[in-house]
Amino acid sequence: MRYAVEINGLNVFIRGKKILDNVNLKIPANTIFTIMGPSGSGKSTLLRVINRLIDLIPFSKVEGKVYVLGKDIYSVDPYILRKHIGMVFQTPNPFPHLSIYDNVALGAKLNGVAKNRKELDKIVEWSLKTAMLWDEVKDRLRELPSKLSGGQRQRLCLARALALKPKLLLLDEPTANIDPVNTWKIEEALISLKNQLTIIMVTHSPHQATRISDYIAFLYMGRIIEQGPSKQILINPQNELTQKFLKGGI
Ligand SMILES: Nc1ncnc2c1ncn2[C@@H]1O[C@H](COP(=O)(O)OP(=O)(O)OP(=O)(O)O)[C@@H](O)[C@H]1O
Repeated sequence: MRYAVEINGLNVFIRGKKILDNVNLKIPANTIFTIMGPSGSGKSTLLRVINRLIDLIPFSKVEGKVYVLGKDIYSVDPYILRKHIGMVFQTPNPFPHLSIYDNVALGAKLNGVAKNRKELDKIVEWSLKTAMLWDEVKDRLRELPSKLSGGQRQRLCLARALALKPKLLLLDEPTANIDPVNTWKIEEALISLKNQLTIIMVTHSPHQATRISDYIAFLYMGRIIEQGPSKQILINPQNELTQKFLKGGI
């Protein structure tokens, strides 16, 4: 499949207010695609449309067409849709009452990607290794996540999302609250995953977009102002608003 996500003429309203305005995007498979833009521009809302978490927002209305992995998202059961989509939020939110192991194993169990204990162990190990956390937790898998640092907790959330074996990974400012070393580890993990899945990341940081993105879309007040290969957007932005944002003026 050429595009993991295709969005045509998307409008989103919440309580009658237009939050996204005629958004059109084609997200090539096996790339890191960054949605970049200032606070309140609609970045998180756009992610919530892709996995239909928008359905849970009261008085929200969606117009237009959204295809995920070739399927119209409104033609499939949202639970089935979300089985293929991992998500990591801005604030690390592991399940506090579950051990490190069970946090990761849960998704794999729910999705039926492991048939027995041995397979489950393998998926947990693979997920933690890919999230660059394995070495730090392999001897304490039965401990609660409260024993981990904030950055480790966020890598645990990444491992939890990976254990679903998703085809699409959505990340909403995944490193906004963590230190540079943990940020580096997460970015390395994401780069290593590109050959297996498609990653859509939201950030307000042009620096992060520069480091890891293949493509960037600049969102401003609900509209895609400019999109294209990341080098083109970062080095030679065509729109005045993009230029201003990159200089830190918006
Ligand atoms: N549940 C909601 N109810 C009402 N308004 C909402 C809701 N969620 C988002 N909005 C509004 O939609 C607009 C876009 O919000 P969104 O969170 O998508 O922006 P963002 O670019 O992700 O911002 P940030 O970078 O600050 O997270 C904002 O004006 C926000 O107030």
